[in-house]
This record gives sequence, structure tokens and C-alpha cells, in this order.
Amino acid sequence: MILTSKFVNRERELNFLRDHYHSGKAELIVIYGRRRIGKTYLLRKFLEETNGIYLLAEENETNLEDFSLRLTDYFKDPFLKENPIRTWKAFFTYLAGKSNKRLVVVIDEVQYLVRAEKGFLSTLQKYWDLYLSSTKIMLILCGSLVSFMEGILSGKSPIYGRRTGTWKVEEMSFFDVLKFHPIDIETAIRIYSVFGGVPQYWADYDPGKDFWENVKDLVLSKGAKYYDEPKYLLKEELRDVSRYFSILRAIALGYSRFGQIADAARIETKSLGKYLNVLEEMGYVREEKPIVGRGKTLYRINDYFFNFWFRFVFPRRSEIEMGLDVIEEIKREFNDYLGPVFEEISRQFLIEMNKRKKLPFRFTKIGKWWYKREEIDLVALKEEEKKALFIEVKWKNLERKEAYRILKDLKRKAELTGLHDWNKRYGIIAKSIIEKEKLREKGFLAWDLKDFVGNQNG
Ligand SMILES: Nc1ncnc2c1ncn2[C@@H]1O[C@H](COP(=O)(O)OP(=O)(O)OP(=O)(O)O)[C@@H](O)[C@H]1O
Repeated sequence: MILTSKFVNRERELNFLRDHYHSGKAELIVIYGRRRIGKTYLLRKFLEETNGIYLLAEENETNLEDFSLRLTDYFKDPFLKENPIRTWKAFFTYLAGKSNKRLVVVIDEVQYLVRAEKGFLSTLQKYWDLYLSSTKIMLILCGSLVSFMEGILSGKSPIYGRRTGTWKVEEMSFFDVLKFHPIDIETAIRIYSVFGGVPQYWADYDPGKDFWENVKDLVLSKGAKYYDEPKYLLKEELRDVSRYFSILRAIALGYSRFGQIADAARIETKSLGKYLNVLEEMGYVREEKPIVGRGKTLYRINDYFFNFWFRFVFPRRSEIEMGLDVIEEIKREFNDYLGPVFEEISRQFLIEMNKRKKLPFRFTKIGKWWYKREEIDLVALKEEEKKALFIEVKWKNLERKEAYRILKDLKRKAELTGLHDWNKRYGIIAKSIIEKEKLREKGFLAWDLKDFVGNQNG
């Protein structure tokens, strides 16, 4: 099981697994996360280090048979070859017998197993308590359906209380996905705005082709690998997707308040909460609150690929089906679409700068602020010292004059946040800023894409 292509980041995840590996005790670990996020890739890397066993569950009834064959090969066990394992009891007992020294066993796509074999988890619980818990096994259960896996982790699950560690594999940050391809930062921002930090999409991106050509080949043509992706992902977890589709579409179009979403999606407000909860549990929608003050809760799509798809692909499916080129139309709106994406990347940039102590103070909290029609893109706070950083983010090339105008308005808005006797600093992040140094000399913070490139390298 050798990984041939490059392995990007995932250091924290690997260290988590290594720490549990070195505990010397029986470990029952649950790993989960959205499809395409790189769970299997991570586990394969870990198995390479630890020479463990990989068992892939499938949507069929022959998992036990297949696992038995895998164990026969792995242990080169002639007895098992003659007498395949026929029950989960025998499976767990066999593993217990082999775990007098550290043995890593990964069961991937565990949701298929739990669905097909109703008693799987309770049998595991029983044999965990009876035998496995006193061996040196490291059993890793991995699954993709986030809401389903969170059910496995809940108090009602048979393995509750046995689990020794859990890790939800999340999207990679912008500065990590940059490592996939040698591309310029502006193109990387565009790719991130379509594919977010999901490694499989980045691995599929062909840097030898133009950005729009890639988007067309991967998403915007009938039969493309990800043409129907959100539909497919939602259908895996939900029975009836139509209402969820309307909600996601409304949010992707920019309706972000509860009432607005209900109107745009034509769903009664009294049932909207339930649907939003499900989408939040699945990780596709998140609630946002202002960092301070009383601004209303907003709902956002938590996954850039979904965001792009529901905004640009879903409404144009019939044109795409007919083979029409929709790219020119999308291009016209694309700059507006990039604005909020650049805000998110700027947030990640500030988090990196904060880690490296390159800011006037170390903030403990970062977010946005809004109240009624006023909004500040990024606010970072160090509450115990009453220090605040206010940042405006612009996806454009700024002249010095315009930068001053923006900063002046930013100061005005900062007064509305209620942080009266706080020590305040102001700054700006833009695509490019002419005479950035002059702003800095005047005590403002100012960064543009050139600084992002520096951040990537060092
Ligand atoms: N850390 C990484 N470095 C480089 N490429 C990665 C990394 N993680 C994932 N990939 C790429 O993404 C692809 C998909 O990853 P993987 O199969 O591990 O996802 P998954 O979370 O198991 O998805 P699914 O649940 O859909 O099976 C990999 O084949 C690889 O090309």
C-alpha cells in the first residue's frame, strides 16, 4: 500500500494518530468527515508507517467474507484459508488473538457495515469489553456520512464510552491547498472559490490547463466528474432532497437571514429551522453571529463547492445539458462572488500571521461584525487586554486615496461596535495596494497578495 502521489499536510491528524498508537493501550478511534476530504489517504499514510490492515466495507452483504480474505492474506494464515470467518464474533475474537502486540486495523466506510449488519456495533461493544479492550489493538472506524457518524458517537450508540479518540477531518486551509500545484496566488484564490479546501478536487485540477477550462471539464459539462456532486452527496444522506435544494439555493444566492431564506425557498418559517439544523449537522450550512453586539444571526453555506454549485451550476443545468456554454455568463458575476471568498482567505491569513506573532498583539478571537446595514469584514480581539483590530477586505486594486477613504469609514464603523474604551488598530487587505508602505508609516496595517505569497513561503 504505497502512496505514489504527494502527500499534503495533515500533520495534526497524523500526530493525533501517532500519539494514540504510542499509548500502548487498546485504542478505538473514530475518524470521519465529508466525502473527498482525504480520510482514506490519511489512513493509508498512517498504515504505511505502522504496517496495519486496511478493510474496506462495501454496500453489500459479503463484507465479512471479504474481511476474512484480507486477514488470511495479511497474516498468511493457512487455517483461515480453509476455515473462513463466518460471524462477527469470530472476527473480533480472531483480531483479539492477534493483538498481543500493536496491531492497527482500519475499517473504512464503516457506515455501510453498520447499515447492512444491524448488530455490528453491539457485537463490537460486547467483544471490545470481553477481549479487545485488554489487547494492544488500535481499531480505527472511518466513515463519510457526517450526520450518521455523529450518531455513532452519541450517547445512544453501543460504542459510546469505549471510544478512546475521535477526529473529524476538515477541509484544508487555503495556504495548505496552495501546495498542490505551482500556480499563482490569484488563480489559487479562484480555484479555492470553486473547490474550497477539499483535497480531491485540488488533486483533480490540472494546472497545465486554464482555470475556466478546468472548471468546465470538472463541473460545467454534462457527464463531468463533479457535475452532479452536491446532489449525489446529499442523496447519500437524505431521502427527499428537494427542500434542502431550495434552501441551499437561496443561501447561495445571498439570502442569509432566516426570514429571507424562508421567503426565497418558499418554506414556512416554522419548518425551516428543522431543515437548517439537518444541513448544519451535515456540515453544509453554518450559523454566523457578529463577534460582538446584537446583529442578527446569518446562515452561510459552509462548503465552497456547494456554494459555487448552487449559485452557478444548479440554475443552469438545462443549458449545460443542452451543451451550451455558460462560462461567459458566470464570468460576469464571478468577481462579485470572489469578494466573500477573499474575506475568508484573509481571515485565514490573519490567523497565520497571528500564529507567527506578526501582528501588533496576539488575538484570541476573530470574526465579522454587523448591525443593521453596517458591516466590518474582519474584527480580531484580545479581550483581556481590550485590544481590537478592524480590517476591511477588498477584492480590487486600491489607490492610496481610496484606501484612506476606506480606512476613514472603517474608523467610523468601529465606533458603532460598542468597544468604546478599547485600544483600536485599523487595517486593510486588498488584491493590491499602491504605496502600501505609506499606509504602514501612518500606523495602519496593510497587506495585499504579495504578502500572501510571502506567507506561503515562510
Ligand atoms: N493529504 C493529501 N495530500 C494529497 N492529496 C490528497 C490528500 N488527501 C486527499 N488527497 C487526494 O484526494 C483524493 C481523495 O481522498 P480520499 O479518498 O482519502 O478521501 P475520502 O475522505 O476517503 O473520500 P470518500 O469518503 O469519498 O472515500 C485522494 O485520492 C488524493 O488524490
